[in-house]
Amino acid sequence: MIRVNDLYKTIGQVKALNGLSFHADNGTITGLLGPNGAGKTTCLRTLLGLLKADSGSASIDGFDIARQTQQARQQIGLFPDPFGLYERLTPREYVQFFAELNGMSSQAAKLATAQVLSLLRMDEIADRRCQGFSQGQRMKTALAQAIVHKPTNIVLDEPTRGLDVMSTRVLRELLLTLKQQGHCVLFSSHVMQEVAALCDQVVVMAKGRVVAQGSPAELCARTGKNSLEDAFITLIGTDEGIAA
Ligand SMILES: Nc1ncnc2c1ncn2[C@@H]1O[C@H](COP(=O)(O)OP(=O)(O)OP(=O)(O)O)[C@@H](O)[C@H]1O
Repeated sequence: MIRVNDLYKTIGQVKALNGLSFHADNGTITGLLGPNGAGKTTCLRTLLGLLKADSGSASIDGFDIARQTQQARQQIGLFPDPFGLYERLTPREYVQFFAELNGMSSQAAKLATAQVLSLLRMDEIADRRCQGFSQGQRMKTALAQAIVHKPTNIVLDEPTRGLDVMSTRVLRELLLTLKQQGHCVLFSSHVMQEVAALCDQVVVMAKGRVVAQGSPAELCARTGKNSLEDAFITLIGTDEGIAA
């Protein structure tokens, strides 16, 4: 479970976070939806302990990010950019390496790697170098790395950016599986279709704060609109910076 409570962060002249509060629960996919510059990435970077908020607090499974950074980080799996995989490693080597980085013993990491590769149906490609992998294969490898240490919470920053239709579908299925297993999945996006198709909860952000939080149906009902896109535009008052 992720809780964000009244976060403020000024970067240069910009109030990137301006009193941001929301929560993302276990067994739920939560989408952070907002136009360009809304503060989505800043929020995720703060949750990972990479940025320090000026004030406010955030916690992961009850661990405060600022005061218990290490414990909080251990509860999070970060989905890396699938285009940045280390090409010369096989998925098995890559995933095991990250499992050990997350504090697992070599033996435990080996076992957990075999399990996650099997869960993601990667056995056929597990021992091939990542070089030459398709986008879908890269994505599975990236996701295996994010979940190998079984974090309760998985955070993804615009996960479908640059992915083709097939890869996007693979990712969707994987996220739904994680949700069914009780994980808390939080991802940022400004792609309306993806959020409407996947999310149980949507946190609509603009100018560093939450404008509304609810299920896509609740947001439509609240604004009297038939689509999430129309609801979103009504909520933020502009269609600037969104993608269909
Ligand atoms: N390192 C930085 N230096 C200067 N300004 C920054 C920096 N990081 C973020 N900002 C500013 O903070 C605001 C929020 O940026 P952020 O990247 O969090 O938005 P976002 O919602 O992720 O946007 P996008 O959808 O375009 O990726 C923007 O106005 C951005 O220009």
